[in-house]
Amino acid sequence: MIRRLSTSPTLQQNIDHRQTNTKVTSTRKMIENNQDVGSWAEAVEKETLSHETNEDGIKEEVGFAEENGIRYKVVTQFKVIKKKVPRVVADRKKWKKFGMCTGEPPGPQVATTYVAEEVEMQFTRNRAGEQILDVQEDKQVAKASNREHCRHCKGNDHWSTHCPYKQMYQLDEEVEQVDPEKDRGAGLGLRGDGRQIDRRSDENTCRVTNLPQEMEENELRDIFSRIGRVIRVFIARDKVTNLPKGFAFVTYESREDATRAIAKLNGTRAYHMILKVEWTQMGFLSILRKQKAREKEMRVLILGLDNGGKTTIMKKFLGEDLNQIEPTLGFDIKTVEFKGYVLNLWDVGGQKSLRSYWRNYFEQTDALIWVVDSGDKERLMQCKEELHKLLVEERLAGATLLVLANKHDLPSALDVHAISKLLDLDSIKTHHWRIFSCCAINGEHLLDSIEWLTDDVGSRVFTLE
Ligand SMILES: Nc1nc2c(ncn2[C@@H]2O[C@H](COP(=O)(O)OP(=O)(O)OP(=O)(O)O)[C@@H](O)[C@H]2O)c(=O)[nH]1
Ligand SMILES: [Mg+2]
Repeated sequence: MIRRLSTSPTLQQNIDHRQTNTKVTSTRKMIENNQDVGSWAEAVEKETLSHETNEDGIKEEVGFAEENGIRYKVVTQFKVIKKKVPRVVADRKKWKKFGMCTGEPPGPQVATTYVAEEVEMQFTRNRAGEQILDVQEDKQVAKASNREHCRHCKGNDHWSTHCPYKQMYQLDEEVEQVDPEKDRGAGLGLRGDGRQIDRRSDENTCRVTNLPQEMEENELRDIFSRIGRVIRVFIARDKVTNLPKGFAFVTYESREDATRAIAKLNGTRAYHMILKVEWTQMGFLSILRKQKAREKEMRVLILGLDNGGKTTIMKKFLGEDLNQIEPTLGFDIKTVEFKGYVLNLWDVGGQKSLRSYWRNYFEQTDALIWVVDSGDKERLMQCKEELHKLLVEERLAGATLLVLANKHDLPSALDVHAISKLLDLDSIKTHHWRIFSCCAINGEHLLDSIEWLTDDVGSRVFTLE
């Protein structure tokens, strides 16, 4: 009789390549044997000798075990894989063993070491980690949509590094990073009375080109302040050398002042240069809107507690097989055309440990689909709390909210009114929202709900052109 005790998938680590190490995974079989030890011990000895590592890298070791008076022959199969790990990791193998393993040879031993679970490492999002994740993200996006996906303009036909709009997006980011101290109040984006103004507003902003290298912000501010109240001056500088790039943006409190500045200051002399002052070209938001309007592209984020049915909903919507669904440990993105729009659907894992990563997906979200398991009454309070936490997120402000009360087919499922009440949806005033009950398994109400979502986003975002 053969009983399988465990299988052990590969232990995965994110590693850099420095030193060769050997990693062992094992499949353990216990073979019950009622014959006397002497008779099969000999066979075991032969087996041990004959079981060298074979061509596939499989190695077998044989041992004995006794349980409830029954003796077992234990055959352990190893898959020997050579893997490069950092030196410190390799060095660990040489550490002296202690406790009950004192004196044992280095490396994993069958009797005491049991690698049972696949471990995926999630790095802290420091700057370097962020870059790693961004690259992974880009790759996953490209893989999923079979097209390249740009982080700046969200275009699907090029990488972020080759984005034709990259400079403009970066510029906007730089504008966002104006040092408040340096700008002494004006640059804070505050009016005299302390009210916040829209720092990205292009309306009152002039673009100044042919700027002499010598010109400092104070000097530029002085020149433009002669016309009217300047609330922000930004000289573009090279990130590495910090040298001026030859252009700047000046934002006035009123559009009238900006108009006068263009009329009066365009063509005037500053040092050896003739200044060019004109209306700023498209800023970040306007580029984005135009870009989106042209492509009719929407970014839809699918969130909710784990096991709610997010992945099932996405797969059903895309007409994919529902038999292969597993809990989502990272995210998945799919691009699909629906009613004349290109929907980028982001399905992000809902397990508690993953929820802190949700915020990494908020940027430029047009719609949020919040998936609820209608049968999971115990977790509806948690579900409500998580949803309301999202609704105060600045980066989700204005996003259309579609609540899907999923698993409607379950006999224990609460109806849509009860769920709406328990989630306190009526209190939501900051987002357009609608709740639908649905069943991801048979697709009931899925199309209606996503049609409502696209119509709602469409009427908000694409009416600009
Ligand atoms: N009865 C029923 N079961 C469903 C429905 N939708 C999803 N399920 C089941 O619910 C389980 C979880 O579905 P998933 O799609 O993996 O859930 P998820 O929200 O993506 O979960 P995470 O990825 O862990 O966040 C699966 O077993 C699905 O088959 C539904 O409408 N009815
Ligand atoms: Mg999932």
